[in-house]
Order: sequence, then C-alpha cells, then structure tokens
Amino acid sequence: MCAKVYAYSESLDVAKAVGALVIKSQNKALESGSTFKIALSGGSLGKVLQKALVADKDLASQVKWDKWEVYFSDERIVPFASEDSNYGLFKNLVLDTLPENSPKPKVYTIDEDLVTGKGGQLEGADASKDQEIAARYQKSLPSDAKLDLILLGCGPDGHTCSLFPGHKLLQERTELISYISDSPKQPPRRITFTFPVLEKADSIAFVAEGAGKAPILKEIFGDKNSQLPSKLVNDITTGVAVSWFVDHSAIEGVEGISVSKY
Ligand SMILES: O=C(O)[C@H](O)[C@@H](O)[C@H](O)[C@H](O)COP(=O)(O)O
Repeated sequence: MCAKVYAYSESLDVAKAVGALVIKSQNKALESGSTFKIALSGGSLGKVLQKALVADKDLASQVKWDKWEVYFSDERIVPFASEDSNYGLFKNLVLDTLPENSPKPKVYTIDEDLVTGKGGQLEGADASKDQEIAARYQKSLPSDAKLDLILLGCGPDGHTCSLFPGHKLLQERTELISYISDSPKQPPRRITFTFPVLEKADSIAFVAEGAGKAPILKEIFGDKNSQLPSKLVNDITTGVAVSWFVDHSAIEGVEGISVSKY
C-alpha cells in the first residue's frame, strides 16, 4: 500500500489535519469497540497535539478522552519530570492543559519506580532493569497488540520510534517492546515499539515539518532501496494505512509523491 502525503503551507493547518485524522480514527474505533487505542511519540508531536486537541475548540469538543487509551511508541528511560520524557511532554502540553472538568484518558507509562532509585534520582545504565521496563510495558499493551492509530515523528536521520538506521532492533520479530541502551540520539536508554506492533496497527501517521526534513524525505520517498526505518514503515505490507502530514518546506524537492489535503 502506498503512503499518502497530506501537505499544507501553515503549521496550524498541519496540526488541524492531524486532529481531523485522530477524530476520524477515534470514531471508527468506537463504532466497533469501547476504547480508542492510540500511541504517541515525542519531539514536536506534543505541540501539534496541543494545537489540535486542546486549542482548536471544534476538534477539542469531539475528543472523547474517557474512551482513550494512550501508549507511547517509544519512551526514554528517564524520570517523568525530565524534559526528555515523552510522557512528561504529553502531560505538560496536553493533559495539564485540559479544562479542569474534562475527562482524562487512561495513559500507559513506563514504570517510573524502575527508572529512578531512592530519592527519585536516575539510576545508572542497567540492562537487566531496562529489559524489565520493556517487558512490563509490553504487558500493558492490548492483548492483541493492535493500536487504532500510531502517531510518529521522523528524525533527520530517518529514525522513527527509537528504531535507528542500521540498528539490530529493525530485525526484532519476537519482542513487541524492546529496550535500547545505545541510542545514537540522547538519551541513550530507551524502550521502543518494534515492527510487529507497527504492522498490526489499523493506521500510522507521520508528522514532519520544516526544511530540515527535506533531505531525508527525499531518500524515504525517492530511493526504493532505502532501508531507513521510516521508509520501512512506509513499506509495511500488512494492510496498515500509512500517511504523512507535512508542511511544504519538508517536501521541497521531494519527488515521487502525490500530495493531497486531508
Ligand atoms: O525519541 C525520539 O527521538 C523522538 O521521539 C523521535 O522519535 C521523534 O519523533 C523524531 O526525532 C522527530 O522529532 P521532531 O518531530 O521533533 O522532528
């Protein structure tokens, strides 16, 4: 299946389109089930979600937060108060900005007690602990590991989740959640969805903005032999609907795409 690309000149319009996708996906999930299972990433996605699901009153009024189950497609092994925490980002930018009387989603985080030691201090690298953090997070996934929607970013190196170019985790087929101790991007200790989870999702959407993304998007969309993690997500053949929400500067000079509006 070919990835769809939705492009806009303004960042606000990118956010609104992502919001519209989220609502559509939520409503589809709630037609056949009682919950909407969504996975989030870190990076600039937090601000996009804030603009779409909190600040935009029309979209915000359609969010059924009490039906949401929120997961993280990757998480850094840091305390929640750290600026590197993807949960912390979502909490600060979205959860804490919801009106007081708003229902709240159920959010599945890593076990912070395993991250920090006495006094809440971050403990040193400990692979057995990181494995335990990943294993516990895996247990919190839905029993069929099927997410309705996974929202992803794409790093300037083409990484997505905490799946980095050339890393052995790209080949992981047994674990649904793996730990990584040698992330080339700081911080080094993380957990991440693996391809088996991505392949089961109903829908995956990337959000990529800014001229800094153009070189890597040229490779992802222009080089059919590219093995970049984000390109491998585009190539998933299990029937997942993959889409990209971008601004015009991110796709400047990118060939081989047909652009539309969501
Ligand atoms: O841990 C990470 O590296 C981030 O969570 C990562 O997956 C992010 O989504 C991309 O790096 C894109 O980040 P931006 O959207 O900020 O460019």
